[in-house]
Amino acid sequence: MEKQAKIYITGHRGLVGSAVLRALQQQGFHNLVMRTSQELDLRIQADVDRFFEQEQPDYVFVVAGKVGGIMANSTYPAEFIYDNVMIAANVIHASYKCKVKKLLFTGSSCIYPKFARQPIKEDYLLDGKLEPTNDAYAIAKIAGIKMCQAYHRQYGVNFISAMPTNLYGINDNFDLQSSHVLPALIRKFHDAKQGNAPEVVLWGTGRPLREFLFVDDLADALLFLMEHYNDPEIINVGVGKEISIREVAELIRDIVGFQGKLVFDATKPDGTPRKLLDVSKIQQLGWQAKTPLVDGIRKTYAWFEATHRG
Ligand SMILES: NC(=O)C1=CN([C@@H]2O[C@H](COP(=O)(O)OP(=O)(O)OC[C@H]3O[C@@H](n4cnc5c(N)ncnc54)[C@H](OP(=O)(O)O)[C@@H]3O)[C@@H](O)[C@H]2O)C=CC1
Ligand SMILES: C[C@H]1O[C@H](OP(=O)(O)OP(=O)(O)OC[C@H]2O[C@@H](n3cnc4c(=O)[nH]c(N)nc43)[C@H](O)[C@@H]2O)[C@@H](O)[C@@H](O)C1=O
Repeated sequence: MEKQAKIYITGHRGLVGSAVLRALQQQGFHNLVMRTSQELDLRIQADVDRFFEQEQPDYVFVVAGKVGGIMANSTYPAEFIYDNVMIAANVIHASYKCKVKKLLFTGSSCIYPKFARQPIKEDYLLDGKLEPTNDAYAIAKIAGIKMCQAYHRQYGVNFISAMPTNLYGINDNFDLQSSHVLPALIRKFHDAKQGNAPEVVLWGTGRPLREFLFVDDLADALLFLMEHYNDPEIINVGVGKEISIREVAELIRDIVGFQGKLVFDATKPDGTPRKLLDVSKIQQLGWQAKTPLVDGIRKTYAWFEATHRG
């Protein structure tokens, strides 16, 4: 990407979009285009088309989306499929019509089958049934991937797709009903410590395994892929290491300094038992995650404490 190129970051206020914005600014990109969802609802095709005709961006990061943890995904599947299908379809199609030089679409590790072989290679996509708690969201993300590939095949455009693992970091969603596990646990342990609660209740059995990537590392990877990856085949972005929910809970408990008990509510869903990405493809290109989990959690908790007082 040329330093003066016009770059459109969708969802720039979210966890990923705000990290992409920070990374672009740090690297000296200055011709950046952004809109909040109030200013431009990406589900409305006519508005998206008008915006692209006016702005004519050179590069597009498709990171906007309807996003949430296991409970939000399983409670609101209609919103997850509708919003994400519409956003992907409108932004990808408008980018094709306006001759965008390159587009990067973000999927997720939950697009892979529930019982995929581990670690999960990119070509295991559509090898088996999806995890029911997030199948609606996964299908929308798979539609986005397939659109990028179809538009490449038919029109020759350079539209690529990255599959990040579970993310966390600055600007995450800490709402206990809709968040992912890591921010949820930061809030639960923090509130319990403040209120001298004897225990914290976690969902599921604590046995599922997850891989966690610090969002600034993801942003670094997305910029790296914009610069160095031109293949319509999907590419995984992760750390290549997994940890159980119980272990990550203990780590967060210690960082926050909560001294009470952990209780697991097994009536709540575990979701997929394991989803460890095989990251050899991106590593062979020369990219690797930098932030150890403990450092990333410390930074995220410091940010949470500074921004969620009272
Ligand atoms: N968080 C995670 O663990 C993972 C996320 N991903 C993917 O990364 C991407 C970003 O996720 P994340 O940053 O966590 O999500 P957030 O919820 O933090 O941010 C989503 C952003 O999308 C924007 N948005 C949502 N709906 C619309 C709409 N209808 N029109 C315009 N903008 C909209 C929001 O804009 P506004 O703030 O203006 O309302 C918001 O800034 C998603 O595509 C997600 O699928 C993939 C793997 C894991
Ligand atoms: C990124 C990914 O994120 C989602 O998948 P997920 O990884 O299952 O989501 P999660 O982070 O919410 O949970 C991870 C694990 O943690 C357990 N857990 C314990 N206690 C809490 C808790 O308090 N909150 C939450 N949310 N989970 C908890 C929870 O029961 C589960 O076993 C997708 O829907 C999907 O769309 C997607 O792309």
